[in-house]
Amino acid sequence: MISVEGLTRRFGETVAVDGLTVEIGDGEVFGLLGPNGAGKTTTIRMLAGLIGVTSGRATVCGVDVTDRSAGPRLRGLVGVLPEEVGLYGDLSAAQTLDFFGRLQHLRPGVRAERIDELLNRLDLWDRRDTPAASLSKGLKQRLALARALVHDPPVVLLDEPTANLDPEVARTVREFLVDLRTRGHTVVINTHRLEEAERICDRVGILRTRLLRVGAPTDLRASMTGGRVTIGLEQVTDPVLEAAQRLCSGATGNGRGHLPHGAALVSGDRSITATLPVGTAVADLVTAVVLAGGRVTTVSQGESLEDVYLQIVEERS
Ligand SMILES: Nc1ncnc2c1ncn2[C@@H]1O[C@H](COP(=O)(O)OP(=O)(O)OP(=O)(O)O)[C@@H](O)[C@H]1O
Repeated sequence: MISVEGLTRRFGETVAVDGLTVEIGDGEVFGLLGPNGAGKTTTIRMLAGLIGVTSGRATVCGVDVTDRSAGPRLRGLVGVLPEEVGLYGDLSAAQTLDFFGRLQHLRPGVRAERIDELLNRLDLWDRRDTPAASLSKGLKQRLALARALVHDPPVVLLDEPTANLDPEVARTVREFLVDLRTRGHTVVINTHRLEEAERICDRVGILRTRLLRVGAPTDLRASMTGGRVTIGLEQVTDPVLEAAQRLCSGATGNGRGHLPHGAALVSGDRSITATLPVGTAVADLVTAVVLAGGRVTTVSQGESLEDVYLQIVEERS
């Protein structure tokens, strides 16, 4: 659905995005994560055809985003929520959607139905006659999201869709995005909210001018080295404890009984909790435990996507 190869954008001396290559599939929610100035907004703008590319290529539903003559086709395929929502202040919420529905050549009946649906889904119905200028930040954000979706585009590009939203409304928007995926839409979101990315994204890409890593949040967490992990076992044996202890720096105790809380390794009858040194992955520990004869029942990581993100961004600085 979205195919990107070597996409690069410079602004004068500044390289905003460097050699981005990624494939994003139909019905996928893909999160772009990265620090301030990482090139996330620039990527969204290139994919939407709002700015040119310096080199490389990208297609959206087979349409080349660098082909200027493809602009109208691209606008029909893509819905964009930009960083700056930019609404016409005099138009009411309903008029705004009607205006953009007309620009997308929606027939009157379809347009009216779509507008009612979006106003309801995004909790804007009671404010449908309020001029955009009088809406709060969060309401403007929701109206801009509705505007991006008025023509029911197969691809939706959203720059910080839940910025400015209170937790309850942010949840409504997240549910809405998950529903878009269920209906086969491809969604790309820029976000700084890592717990949100973890909850709704099938995969995330960690960008810092270059793409540092791509993967499902659970796979990225599994690839993290260091951190805390609890392994459930049918039985904790001495060989298992010794194997686990070898992997944990700063381990204390004799490896036989219950080690003191706060040590690199804490064991119970049916579980061990280890604090791994950086450079040692959860998979290394599980392998060591299994090779020592341990029968593993569960593995749970204490670390969040935020920990993984910080590790990836920091190790590449
Ligand atoms: N129109 C522009 N002119 C000059 N430089 C720009 C322009 N747009 C972006 N940049 C530069 O490109 C780099 C990437 O910016 P971009 O806005 O894409 O980052 P971002 O990841 O979206 O950041 P944030 O999380 O802060 O929104 C930055 O160094 C920025 O200053």
